[in-house]
Amino acid sequence: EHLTSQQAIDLENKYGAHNYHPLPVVLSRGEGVHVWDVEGKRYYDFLSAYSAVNQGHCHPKIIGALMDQAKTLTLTSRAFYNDMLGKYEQYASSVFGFDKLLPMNTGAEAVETALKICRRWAYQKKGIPEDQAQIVVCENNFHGRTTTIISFSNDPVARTDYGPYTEGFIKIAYDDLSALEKTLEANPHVAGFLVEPIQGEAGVYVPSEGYLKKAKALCEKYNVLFIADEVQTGIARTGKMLAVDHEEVKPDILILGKALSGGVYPVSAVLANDGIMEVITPGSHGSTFGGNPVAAAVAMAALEVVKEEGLAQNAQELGELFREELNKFIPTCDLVKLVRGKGLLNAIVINDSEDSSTAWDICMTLKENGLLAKPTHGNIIRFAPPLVMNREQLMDCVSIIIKTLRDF
Ligand SMILES: Cc1ncc(COP(=O)(O)O)c(/C=N/[C@H]2C[C@@H](C(=O)O)C[C@H]2C(=C(F)F)C(F)(F)F)c1O
Repeated sequence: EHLTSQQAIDLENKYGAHNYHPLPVVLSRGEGVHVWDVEGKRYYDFLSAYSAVNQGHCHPKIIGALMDQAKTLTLTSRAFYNDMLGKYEQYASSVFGFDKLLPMNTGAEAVETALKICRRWAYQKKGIPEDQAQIVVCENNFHGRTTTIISFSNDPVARTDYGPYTEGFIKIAYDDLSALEKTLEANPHVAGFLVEPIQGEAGVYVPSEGYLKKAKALCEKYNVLFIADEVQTGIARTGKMLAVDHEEVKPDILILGKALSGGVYPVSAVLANDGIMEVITPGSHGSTFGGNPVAAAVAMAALEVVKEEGLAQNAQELGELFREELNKFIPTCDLVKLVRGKGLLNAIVINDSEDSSTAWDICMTLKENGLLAKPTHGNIIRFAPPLVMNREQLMDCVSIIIKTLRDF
């Protein structure tokens, strides 16, 4: 039967683990840039499920691919071949320019897969002594929630009381090339450098111009794999197909997820060239659902939509418009320190302490005004609408945001 918002919230509180603290809104429908709550109120979605719904909610072409395949063949496991996986692997490998793709389901699984590939490459190709491989990661990273990934997190909320932790990781400051160089110079057993081209969860930190290119050059100099986690920044979100494209950097290992399926189905992937991917041999890695026919059909449709609808270009243009409009307003508003981002991955920093509830309260008021967004850390609000948004809708959202901040 139809639940009220409160009834739905009560059910989740009673029967669901409390591993999130959602904004008190209960959504029941999504279409394009909009979502509706159970009372029928319409909102602009300015989170896009953390950038998984770049193509807009329930995109007809992607839903069509999902339905057609779901009625035909959903899962064979990789014990057998299926007629969709090879086509998808070929298409996605050509879109991103790699020899091969290893299909997984969630972003964290793809990150874990990339770490395993990197370590095995270190032992079998670079000749690092067994169990000595080190992988460099950045402070304030977010790469997922598995035990190994949170082992190299420095967020106490994500990490506390989940020990003992996986070894073999070295943390350095983000956007700090001398820290990277010193670490590579001092540690002969470094196998790889795992980095987010823009740190999403940390608060949409865009690194200095040239950081990614110079980091890649340092990796080449020290024979270390450059591993780009584009789970959140990829698939046109930052105004290019990949965030690393802004600096024409080619990662040794590319990690994708989220909008790879348009938010319709869990699909993630690891891409690399043969010299690296060949360390994965039959039986040495796998997943029941990884590379299933539905995932393959959905991901191909999701990637086609990005190209057909020019979503990267749109994100580039609307992102510039968004930051331009907010930068006109911010000087008149004590509440907001700055706006930052690339393409349609942006955030505002609220002029308040990290532990204040101001950002949350602003998001609650934005909700009342018909726009859904959520604070990342403390005083930072991420703004990431679907990339199918048009100028008129964006300007409408800018006026909602400015009105909310002005009246706050
Ligand atoms: C760069 C990057 N690499 C891998 C993954 C793992 O992908 P996943 O396994 O989730 O498919 C993510 C996932 N990010 C999600 C997870 C979700 C949560 O609360 O866990 C909230 C959201 C998030 C965003 F987007 F910024 C954050 F706030 F946690 F950090 C990611 O951003």
